[in-house]
Amino acid sequence: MAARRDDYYATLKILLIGNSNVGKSSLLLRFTDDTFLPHDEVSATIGVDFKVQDMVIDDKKYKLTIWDTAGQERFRTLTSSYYRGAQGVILVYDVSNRETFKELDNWFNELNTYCSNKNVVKMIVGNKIDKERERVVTRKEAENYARANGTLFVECSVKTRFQVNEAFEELVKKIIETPGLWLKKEEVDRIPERTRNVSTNTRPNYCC
Ligand SMILES: Nc1nc2c(ncn2[C@@H]2O[C@H](COP(=O)(O)OP(=O)(O)OP(=O)(O)O)[C@@H](O)[C@H]2O)c(=O)[nH]1
Repeated sequence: MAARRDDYYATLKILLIGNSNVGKSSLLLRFTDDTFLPHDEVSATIGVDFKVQDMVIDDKKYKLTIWDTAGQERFRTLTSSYYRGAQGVILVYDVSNRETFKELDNWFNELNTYCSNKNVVKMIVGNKIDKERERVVTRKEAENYARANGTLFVECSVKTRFQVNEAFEELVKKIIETPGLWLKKEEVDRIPERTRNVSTNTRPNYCC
């Protein structure tokens, strides 16, 4: 039976992190609105932004709240709150900019500092593979790094759409199959309202 429109099986929180200019906001916009803004229409994220997107998997409808954080240090505030209740974190780098790949270590440090839930699903996304001639990080190298850090890995191009939806689908499927990381809506409904984490609908003691 097809899922009804207002009938969410669960609400999941996904966070986008990574250096400035790697394409986090563009990735989110491509996924939610299938839009790609030209260079002169894009501005740096200040603080945090988020969008909501439905995803149906196995006839069950999930509500994804996807948080897009600022890559620039000076625009980051209340960092710990971004991570609270996240079930999935996407670490984005730019395949044509080695610095953004090297900085993944620092993003992992931040993630491990603020996200105490060891089950949170992590995915590394190498963006801008349309810039093949400018590529400086090989697929193999990034795959090895992802494997060493126990994360999922996808290369994509937000510009061409290549592997954008697939990345989110893979992440969400992994979250769904990770026990204890999320609650079905009916389970959330049984938790007294005052103790619920309203923004994420996750079990309060599972918040990061
Ligand atoms: N060629 C190419 N350019 C891209 C791609 N994705 C994003 N861009 C461009 O990269 C630039 C930065 O994109 P943003 O989405 O603003 O980057 P961000 O990571 O959100 O940056 P902050 O908000 O500062 O953290 C923009 O000019 C985008 O148009 C891609 O797949 N290919």
